[in-house]
Amino acid sequence: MNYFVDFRLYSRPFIQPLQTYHGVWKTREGIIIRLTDTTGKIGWGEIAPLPWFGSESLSEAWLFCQGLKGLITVEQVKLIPDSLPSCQFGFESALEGIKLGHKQTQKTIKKGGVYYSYLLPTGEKVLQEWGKVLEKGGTTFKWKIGVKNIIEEMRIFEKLIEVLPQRIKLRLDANGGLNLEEAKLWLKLADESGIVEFVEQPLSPLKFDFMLKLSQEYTTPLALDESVSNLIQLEQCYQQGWRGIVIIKAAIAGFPTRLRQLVQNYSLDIVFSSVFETSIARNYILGLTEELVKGDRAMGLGVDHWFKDDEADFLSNLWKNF
Ligand SMILES: O=C(O)CCC(=O)c1ccccc1C(=O)O
Ligand SMILES: [Mg+2]
Repeated sequence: MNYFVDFRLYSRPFIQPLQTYHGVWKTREGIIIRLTDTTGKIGWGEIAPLPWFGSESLSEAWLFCQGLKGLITVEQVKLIPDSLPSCQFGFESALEGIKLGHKQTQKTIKKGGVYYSYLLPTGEKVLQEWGKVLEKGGTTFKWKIGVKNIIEEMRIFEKLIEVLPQRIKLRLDANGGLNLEEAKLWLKLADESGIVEFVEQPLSPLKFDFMLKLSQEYTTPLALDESVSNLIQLEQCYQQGWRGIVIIKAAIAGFPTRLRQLVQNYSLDIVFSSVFETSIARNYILGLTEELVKGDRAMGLGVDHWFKDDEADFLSNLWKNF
């Protein structure tokens, strides 16, 4: 069966640029796709690439969509190459949407029992702004490290943990930006603080063996992120002996069907994480959370406070465009 393909570009500026070890990011751009079957049933999908994390670029995704000339079959979706993981996610989730009906287009879907981790601003700003983020109601915060000088970052960290409420857990995300010495210093400090839930991707993905070793030497767990940015890498890390936490950015990881198989076959300890996708992809990811996440780890989906626009307004404008 052929599905009609319609797609639109979107662009959403952040209130303040996201600063990570990889650089400065100002605007989330992506593609919303709409599939319609021959009976008129509709499925929505989202392609939200993150090229600096290893996915295809927006223009590669756009060219793929254009190349379809308005039509796609299930077989064609299954054949989307591994070089286009965000397209694999967008199209397969849209097909599933058609099967499930219109549920996915609702603005918010109440999902029971999912905890959120909220992303704090990078650097010194965190000290003025954590209070606002606390009002969002999360149990967990995440703060970027590996951006500035380590001494300065550790000083900010110590101030932060002095003021945070006891119940809040903190994740430290280095985006692969530490060297081995710095990673050890951070892990030591994390162990002493007793507040750090995990340190995310301290070293570059090229230093996998060192991360495996570090994960055995400290109490604070490590989580892989850049090392497992797609499902092929995720499988490789598992084969190489990783049994710790893995961050899954589902929107750029590849086919959700393959993700389900991996997580279930290997009983992975996963944390779903946002790539600043809209609620089209996020609602789908919340569904995956309910299906695949055991236990009460917070999901890294608390990022709506990063956008300038109101998501409801943004989406209703977008609908007018289709
Ligand atoms: O995972 C989270 O808690 C929030 C999302 C996040 O940190 C992130 C968002 C976009 C790109 C990269 C990252 C990251 O985890 O490094
Ligand atoms: Mg990360």
